[in-house]
Amino acid sequence: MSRPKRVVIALGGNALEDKSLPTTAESQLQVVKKTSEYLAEISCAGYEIAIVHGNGPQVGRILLATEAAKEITPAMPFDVCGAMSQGYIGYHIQQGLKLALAKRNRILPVVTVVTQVVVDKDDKAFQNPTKPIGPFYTEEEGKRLSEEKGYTVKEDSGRGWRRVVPSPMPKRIVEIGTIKTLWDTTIAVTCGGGGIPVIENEDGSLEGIAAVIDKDLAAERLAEDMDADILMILTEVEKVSINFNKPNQEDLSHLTIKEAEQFIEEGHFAPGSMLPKVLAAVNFAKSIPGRKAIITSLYKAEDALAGKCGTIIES
Ligand SMILES: Nc1ncnc2c1ncn2[C@@H]1O[C@H](COP(=O)(O)OP(=O)(O)O)[C@@H](O)[C@H]1O
Ligand SMILES: NC(=O)OP(=O)(O)O
Repeated sequence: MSRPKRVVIALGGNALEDKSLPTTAESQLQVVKKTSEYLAEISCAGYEIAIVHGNGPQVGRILLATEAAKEITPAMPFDVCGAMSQGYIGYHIQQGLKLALAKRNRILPVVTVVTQVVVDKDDKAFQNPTKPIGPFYTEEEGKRLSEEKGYTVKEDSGRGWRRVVPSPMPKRIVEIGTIKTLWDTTIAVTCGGGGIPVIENEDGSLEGIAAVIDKDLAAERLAEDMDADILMILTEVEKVSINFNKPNQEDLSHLTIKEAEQFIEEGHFAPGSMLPKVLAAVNFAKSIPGRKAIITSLYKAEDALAGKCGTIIES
């Protein structure tokens, strides 16, 4: 008997936050509960899933809070802020998804694994910050923060200005053995925020480092390690486009690896937003023939698994 299809799902910012709501923990839980309805449907359709979530806005806000409170209590280092974001987002997904599954009479444990991901301390990303975190600013605010606090700020896909931080490549998931043990019986929320970035010292010890790994690339690492059939990247847009936001924008339903690589080279995908998604999709589709990556919106996830929408990238 063939095993159920394994799907690693990467959840984008809109699965955790609604821009029309205040950025409170209560609002996040409210959004996560809605997101969980879609995830539960996928689980009920017979797929085995693992969840990887983003943390850009959340880790940015934790950093701002800890910096603002440093007169009262010592500021938390960057890697600890990443671990905190995994904890509270995972906690919300555990609550939301358990409830959505129970409504469907599907009894499955949902567990968050605080996950470390090894990066190379010499990764060139440390010299070129690209990962947007925290709130959006106007150009004026962004440039002022850059002068006052030494932040690197960049414009983010036409949506405003944001602080950017280094985003090194994920090389190894430290807790992968545990995730493999859990897989058959449990929905694991893992590699949240791309994983807590750690470097490996010569004595074998691990040390947290100031960076935010891209969660789509970490999800790809996980999908390969788990021998998943599908890497599904859920975001705001239903399809990947070329000439994005231009009068000649063209939405793509299907991309071969070669086509995707060509469009990457032509600069159609914004670094820090769509580029890592397409890179993750290409890497996964390339890793073994037959593996498929899908980029679509949360609301179209089930239809996309049935091949009815989204952008499918395969060999
Ligand atoms: N070529 C493109 N095709 C589609 N969307 C693009 C493209 N380039 C940039 N984008 C933007 O990237 C966004 C997805 O990136 P982002 O919001 O950072 O991801 P996430 O959903 O993981 O939080 C889309 O909502 C869109 O605004
Ligand atoms: N870590 C990460 O990739 O977060 P976002 O998806 O929120 O950018």
